[in-house]
Amino acid sequence: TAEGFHLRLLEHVRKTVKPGDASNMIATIDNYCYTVESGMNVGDVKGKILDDIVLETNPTTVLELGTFCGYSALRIARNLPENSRFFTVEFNPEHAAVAKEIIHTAGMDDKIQMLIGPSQEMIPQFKGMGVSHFDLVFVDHEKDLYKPDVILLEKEGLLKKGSVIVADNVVYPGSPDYIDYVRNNPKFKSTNYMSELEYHKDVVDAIEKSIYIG
Ligand SMILES: O=c1[nH]cnc2c(O)cc(-c3ccc(F)cc3)c(-c3ccc(F)cc3)c12
Ligand SMILES: [Mg+2]
Repeated sequence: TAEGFHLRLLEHVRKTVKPGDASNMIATIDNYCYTVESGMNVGDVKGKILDDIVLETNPTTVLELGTFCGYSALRIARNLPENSRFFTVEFNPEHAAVAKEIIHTAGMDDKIQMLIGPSQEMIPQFKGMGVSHFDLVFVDHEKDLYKPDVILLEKEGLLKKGSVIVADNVVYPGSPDYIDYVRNNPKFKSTNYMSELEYHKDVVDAIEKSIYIG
């Protein structure tokens, strides 16, 4: 993904989007990524798989690791019940600034709480913020952090029986240590959803859903 994608996307969004409409924002970002340049958003094809898992789980407390421009945050927030709490963590301040504006323009400020900082430092703070556990976690940040962050979530007591972990990019670029960990761990029941890399029909990728059974 090219340097500065997030700034060029924001410029395009400012010129074209209909404010206050999350679905229009999602479609605008996908259109830009198909027609101008692709970014590392989960995209519309894997996004539909994510939507289905969120709707099936009906979570009230959700965590996303890896906000980037806010695309998947909008997809998730759009499908959450009224009284839910949704936190998204981004370590890159430039990406976070773009995500904040995109989320604000889409009218979803009151549904999404963004935290800026490294996931390893943010995760231990949730208990102190009144979060007992997460019903659903979307892991979509740095592939080398998937395994340590899920281990940390369990250590912090933030997973409970039935908690669902959804991981992007388990084929491309891939997170082999994470896949090995969840699939060989009796505490998780994992399912693989084969798909394609966002905006690249010709490249295989997949989403992994892992249910924590404790
Ligand atoms: O980093 C990512 N985080 C979360 N999701 C990602 C995603 O869905 C896709 C990609 C990706 C896109 C195009 C490509 F050719 C290679 C990889 C990346 C990524 C990984 C390492 C990189 F160096 C740069 C982009 C990420
Ligand atoms: Mg991804």
